Amino acid sequence: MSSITATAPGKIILFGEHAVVQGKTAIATSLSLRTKITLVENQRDSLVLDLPDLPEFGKREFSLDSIRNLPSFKESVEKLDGLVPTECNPKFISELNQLIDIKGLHTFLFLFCYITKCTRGFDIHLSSQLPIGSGLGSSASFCVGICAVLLKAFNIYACGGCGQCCKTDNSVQASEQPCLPQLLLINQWSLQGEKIMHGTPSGIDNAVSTLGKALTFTRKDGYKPLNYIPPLGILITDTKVSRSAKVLVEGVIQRQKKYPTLIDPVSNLIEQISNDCLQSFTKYQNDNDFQSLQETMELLFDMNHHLLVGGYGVGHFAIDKVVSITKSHGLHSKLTGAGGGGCVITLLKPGFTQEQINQLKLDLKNAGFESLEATVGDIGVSITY
Ligand SMILES: Nc1ncnc2c1ncn2[C@@H]1O[C@H](COP(=O)(O)OP(=O)(O)OP(=O)(O)O)[C@@H](O)[C@H]1O
Ligand SMILES: C[C@@](O)(CCO)CC(=O)[O-]
Ligand SMILES: [Mg+2]
Repeated sequence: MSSITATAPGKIILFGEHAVVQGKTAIATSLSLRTKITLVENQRDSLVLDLPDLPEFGKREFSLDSIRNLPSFKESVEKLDGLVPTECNPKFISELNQLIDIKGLHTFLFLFCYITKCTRGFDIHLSSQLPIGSGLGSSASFCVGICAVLLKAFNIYACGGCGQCCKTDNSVQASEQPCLPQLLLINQWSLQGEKIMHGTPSGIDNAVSTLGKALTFTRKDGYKPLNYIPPLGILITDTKVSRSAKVLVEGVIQRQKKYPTLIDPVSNLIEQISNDCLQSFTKYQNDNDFQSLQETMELLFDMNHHLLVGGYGVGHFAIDKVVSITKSHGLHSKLTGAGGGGCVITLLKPGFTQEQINQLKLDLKNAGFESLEATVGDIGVSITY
């Protein structure tokens, strides 16, 4: 088998992070920054994992026996079917913790064991253009990329192996994008991985990384593709304050449990913000009034941001600083993703010149922040082999 490579995009959440965990609607779009994962079969009956973005992990080799000999390996994987995404056995998770002591990374071993049953050895290299732990969905693109290459390596196809997903006698080159049933399989396995990374993921991050473009999402109804996004100018700024989405999501859940009468109205208002955003996108398609769209979006950015900070408590003083620097340029910003640090998105104004953008970036840089160059609406997971 030659090598298999998958790339999966990161994302920004325009509106509705955390509220989506509480069952409300959120809106997300994919980013042009992607995670790339390459897999090559080896003959050493081992798993070599190379994660250059995490120097504390680096490159490590695990003999497949050391995984297969874990006490609950057999009971966890023997009855599994790659076509049926399955949640990790809690006993097995704690055993995996003994093999990889870095938080989140046993997710990788879980997906590897559950999808492949540890029957063949591979060298796997994973690197990302995304900042890690910054609200741009690095964990979801990590899971999506891994699931895509592993399912491909083991010929596990929800479609049974259509011409879009694999090369057939008649097709020299399959499409880089799997068919919809296969995408949904990748998405469901990735969600199982995100559950280990995040604790209680809504599923929005893996959905947008798998499917790409833009979508709305609720826990009850899943994703709905958003066919149109107006040409909004968005600048992404990384505060470089790293944090764990798992801890932040759990904090909001606990706050809601303790103060439901205070937090539920916050969640309802955020859902209304998402709905108003969708309405203003439709209105703009009909009337082409960008000024009116911009005004509404600025209000929605401000409101959603302050509800996240004041209501859910997921702010950080570095985020406040980015918001106030952008405000001094007349611009409106909100945190994106889990918050507590990570990235802030700023709505640029139409007619803002390149010189003004450069000055803004310089002010942010001088304060210790980094602006990221990225476009929204990239394609979802893609596979080459
Ligand atoms: N390129 C990578 N190399 C190694 N591990 C990665 C990589 N990308 C993501 N991870 C894993 O994902 C974890 C970060 O996940 P987390 O959900 O906290 O942040 P995020 O996904 O970037 O932000 P958010 O979920 O708010 O969008 C890291 O601690 C690491 O375990
Ligand atoms: C904070 C959160 O809403 C988005 C993280 O990108 C968590 C989730 O939906 O899983
Ligand atoms: Mg994440």
